[in-house]
Amino acid sequence: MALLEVSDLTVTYRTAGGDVPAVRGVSFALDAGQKLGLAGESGCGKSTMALALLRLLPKTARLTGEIRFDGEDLLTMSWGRLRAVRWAGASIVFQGAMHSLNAVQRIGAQIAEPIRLHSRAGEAAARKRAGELLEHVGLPARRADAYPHELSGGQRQRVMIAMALACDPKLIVADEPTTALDVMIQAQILTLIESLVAEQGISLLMISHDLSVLADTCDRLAVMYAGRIVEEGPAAAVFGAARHPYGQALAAAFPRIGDPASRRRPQGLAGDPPDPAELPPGCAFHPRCAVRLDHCDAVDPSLWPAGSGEGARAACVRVLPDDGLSLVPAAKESA
Ligand SMILES: Nc1ncnc2c1ncn2[C@@H]1O[C@H](COP(=O)(O)OP(=O)(O)OP(=O)(O)O)[C@@H](O)[C@H]1O
Repeated sequence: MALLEVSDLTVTYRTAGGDVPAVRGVSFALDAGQKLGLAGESGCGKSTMALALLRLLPKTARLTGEIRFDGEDLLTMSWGRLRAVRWAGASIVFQGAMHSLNAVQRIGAQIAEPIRLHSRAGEAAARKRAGELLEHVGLPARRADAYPHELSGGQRQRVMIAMALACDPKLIVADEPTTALDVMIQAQILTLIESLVAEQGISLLMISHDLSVLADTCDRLAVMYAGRIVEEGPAAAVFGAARHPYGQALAAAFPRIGDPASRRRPQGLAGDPPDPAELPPGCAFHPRCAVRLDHCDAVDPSLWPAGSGEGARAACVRVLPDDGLSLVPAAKESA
């Protein structure tokens, strides 16, 4: 059974200017111990997905669909139960540790807090565990006395990882965990995350705009565009032989892990992702697609089997499934 099963999830923000459909019918599953990378440019809905998984979205967000975590539906769960699931079931590592940590509290106390809340450990035991966790992420236990501003960006991100591990979660959601760091530190933090989740059998959902970072760390990749998954499959298949034109553009844009020169718009891809409040008709990618067909502004393809990897899928009328049968796109059209 999958640890996490997301089915037809939609997230719509209600704003003064109207509804913003940030996630539009996303489905995927993550098995215990598996590492899934979620890629896409800024604005494609990745962070909204991450926050939805822990029900951390603002009140203006309306969710439909189902998020089953360890057999329970997170969307219908009571707040009390949800509080128990956060940290102990699933925890999250955000991009900017400086914004996520409390600037006026020593880091040891911050790590100890969820431990005290979730394990009913006493103050001294929680502090001791916080010190152990710091050592586990490569920081001396005495750094527990430091305030966040006394640490480097990489050290702060290690603290965030220690906090995420504090209650032995089954799933860690890491939203751009290394984006703000320089290349050397980025590689160290990725290696740390990789080794910790492997060691403890934790499932990982890692989010990044950089497909190469994800390909290096994750077993499977999903590519998001305009609130939908448009390509999914084993990491090597998606990074090495993406089928969707957007997946191909992302893979071409990030050829080497952490290459700062590669922090740019996907190669050969003009423009930006659409404003979710004003999506183009048909396939949302068609205005930027170099290989679009005449009917791409009328057909919004759903994900269907594509490519050679296990469970590989793509949502493009150009992509034919493995069996070689040519598709009649209209027959696969989704609502
Ligand atoms: N609280 C909100 N109210 C209204 N719209 C929002 C809100 N938060 C995000 N959005 C919109 O939802 C869309 C998806 O945003 P989201 O942050 O999930 O994308 P992303 O792919 O994670 O991008 P980034 O990497 O820049 O965070 C964007 O158009 C964004 O402007």
